[in-house]
Amino acid sequence: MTAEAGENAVKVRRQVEIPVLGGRYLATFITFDNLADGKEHFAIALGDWQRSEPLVRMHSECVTGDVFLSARCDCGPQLEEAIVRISAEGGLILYLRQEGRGIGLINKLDAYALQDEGMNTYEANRALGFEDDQRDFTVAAEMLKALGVDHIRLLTNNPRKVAQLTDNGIQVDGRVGTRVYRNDHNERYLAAKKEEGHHALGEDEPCCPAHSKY
Ligand SMILES: Nc1nc2c(ncn2[C@@H]2O[C@H](COP(=O)(O)OP(=O)(O)OP(=O)(O)O)[C@@H](O)[C@H]2O)c(=O)[nH]1
Ligand SMILES: [Zn+2]
Repeated sequence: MTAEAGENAVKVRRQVEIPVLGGRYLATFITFDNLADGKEHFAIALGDWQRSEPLVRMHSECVTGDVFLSARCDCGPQLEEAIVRISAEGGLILYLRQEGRGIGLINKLDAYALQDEGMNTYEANRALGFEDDQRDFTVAAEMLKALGVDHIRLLTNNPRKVAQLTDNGIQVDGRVGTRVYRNDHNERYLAAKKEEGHHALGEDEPCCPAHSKY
């Protein structure tokens, strides 16, 4: 028996329905056993997610942005946009425990302190001894395969995400850009993402607070 088919294969553990964004959208939270890095990544299924080419967002954890709607980044409104758009089209959010592009909260706050002294987001990572981006999206491909999904459209502005999923056996039939949530506090962050991180940032969206929008 191969490892993939054996008892260590990635498997769905539980599916539980949770009404999100104040009950306006019904989400199925899906947990897994045997993910490679042992972290508590989970999927959120929305709408007709078992359709062909579901719309998928790989969303990296950002406790400051996702929970506290920090304006230093764009994660909060992007997460809300993902819930709304994916509910309409059918698909999945893969909520990945990759806080701070994989360096964790404490290091992210150190990186913020360095940015307050003038570094950009990537320079700050390097000054702390990390790569620009420490994330490995292999686990996302594992989750999709466990759900029987191998052809998707991906909601992202980050070309690295498309490349890594493709390298891990998921066919990305299209990239769908998220909107750009610019404000007085995240201007430099977004500029660095575009210029150094090669993010495909499209038109700006009038911004924030995220939860007043829908
Ligand atoms: N190390 C570090 N991480 C940050 C910083 N600001 C936000 N993050 C983290 O960055 C991750 C989100 O990555 P982004 O580069 O904003 O966007 P992305 O997920 O690569 O691309 P999109 O799919 O287009 O949103 C989250 O885990 C945030 O916690 C920062 O200044 N330093
Ligand atoms: Zn963020």
